Formats: sequence, C-alpha cells, structure tokens
Amino acid sequence: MSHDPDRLFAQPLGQIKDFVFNEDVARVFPDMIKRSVPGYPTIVENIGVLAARFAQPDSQLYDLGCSLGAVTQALRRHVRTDNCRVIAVDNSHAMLERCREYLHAQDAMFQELLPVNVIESDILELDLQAASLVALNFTLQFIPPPRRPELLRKIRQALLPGGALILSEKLRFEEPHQHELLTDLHVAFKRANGYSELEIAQKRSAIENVMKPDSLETHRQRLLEAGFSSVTPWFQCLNFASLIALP
Ligand SMILES: C[S@@+](CC[C@H](N)C(=O)[O-])C[C@H]1O[C@@H](n2cnc3c(N)ncnc32)[C@H](O)[C@@H]1O
Ligand SMILES: O=C(O)C(=O)C[C@]1(C(=O)O)C=C[C@@H](O)C=C1
Repeated sequence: MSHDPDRLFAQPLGQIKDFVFNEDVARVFPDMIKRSVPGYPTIVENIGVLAARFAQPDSQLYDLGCSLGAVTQALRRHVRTDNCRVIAVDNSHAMLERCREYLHAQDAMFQELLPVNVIESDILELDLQAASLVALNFTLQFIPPPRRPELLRKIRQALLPGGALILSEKLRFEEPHQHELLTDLHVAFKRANGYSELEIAQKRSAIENVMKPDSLETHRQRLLEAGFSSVTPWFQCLNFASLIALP
C-alpha cells in the first residue's frame, strides 16, 4: 500500500494546532513513526517474537492504540498458537480505515494467519477478555496521566497467568542533564532522518500538550501498583524504551 512522505510540519504554520491522529497523519504515519522513533522497526518485529513466547491457546492478543496495525501484523507473522485471536483497537477512524486495508493485503499474501478483530473504540471504555498478550506500543503516552493507572489495572486483570504486557514509550529522565542529553540526541536522530529544524520545532509544539512521557521509575512504580509482579526493560534506543510487565 502506498503512503506519503511526512511533510506535515515542513512549511511555516501560522498557528500550530494540537497534534491529532487524523487523515493527514494516517496518510504519512509509516514514514513519520520510522523517522521519529529510534528503534521502531526493531521494537515492532520483536513484539511478534516476544508474543510467540507468551501466547496461549484460546486467548486474545490485544494491540491497543494499533494505528495502522504494524504490531498486529508482526503478531500474525510470529504467533502460531492454536485458537488465538488478535484484537486491534484504536479510536482514530482514519487510522482504522487504513489499518483494515493493510490487514486485507496481509491476508491476501499469507495463509493461516491469526484472525483479527479491528475495533474502533476508546481503550479506556473497552472491556477486555482473557488475554495472554497485551501490547501498548507508544499509546499510553497519549492517555491522560490521571487515567493511566485504571487502564493498567484493567489490563492486569485481563491477563492470564503466564501472559505479558509489552509497554513501549518515549521516556522522560528525572536527572536534568540526562534528560537534556537524550532530548538532544533524539533531535539529532530526527535531523539525520531528513527533518529540518522547522519541522522538528513545529512538531514539538504540536505534540507537547497531547503526549506526556513518564520516567522509567514512574512506569515501574505504576505497573507494580496496578498489580504487575515484575517489570523488565527489553529494549532502549535513546529516549525510547520497551518493557515487559508480568502479572
Ligand atoms: C503513536 S500511535 C501508536 C503506534 C502503533 N501502536 C504502532 O506500533 O505503529 C498512538 C495511537 O494511539 C491511539 N490512541 C490514543 N488514545 C487512544 C484511546 N484513548 N483509545 C484508543 N486509541 C487511542 C491513537 O489514535 C494512535 O493511533
Ligand atoms: O517525540 C516525538 O517527537 C515523536 O515524534 C514521537 C511520536 C511517538 O512517540 O509516538 C509521536 C507522534 C507520532 O505518532 C510519532 C512518534
């Protein structure tokens, strides 16, 4: 499927509106996320590898905040467990229209893929069925901070013994020098991927009110308070990390 290069912030914008996952973003999203999130392709592919280790027969695999379904596709490439179903959820209609097209294309290319339900819903309002794997791949950072604990508690309650939550997030650092260094390096990553100073600055303004990263310490504490028994980082590249939280 064709997608456009991300030039959403390339021209000077008189007034910078808050970032939303609308049609314009959906059209450029594969290019945007690959050029903005260091390690993104590695994280996505390896969520499939991790999922194959945790998936249990007769259970659900959730991709919460699935966007175009990159994680869902990785789950279907790697998981061969009997009678599993992927539930891909997002509240952006524009994202899900394209997500369904990508999944149809995957269906046409491969046989014996896990079935998928694509659901348009706010993940805060969603009832979760018994799950062996839940992926929150760069989604929790967009949930209002006061509502993050209840979402994690709901996920914890839905997880079967032996299951896992995979949580990927942009990190904030509590030590100011560390925060400044990793933020500078992330800007260097974006520059190296062809974004101009203007694009970087305008995207930062658009996103600062809607995306609120936490520190690793905050994530760990909140996961433990939600009832998870252990939190293991399995990937970090610059200020982007992914954790395995076990029930
Ligand atoms: C950075 S993207 C996630 C990327 C995706 N998981 C991937 O790996 O390509 C964040 C997604 O979360 C979705 N989202 C944000 N808040 C949500 C909510 N309350 N309920 C459902 N989806 C939400 C957005 O629409 C967006 O598609
Ligand atoms: O931190 C940034 O500047 C980003 O662009 C990160 C990020 C993300 O982490 O989800 C933010 C929004 C886009 O969806 C793609 C990437």
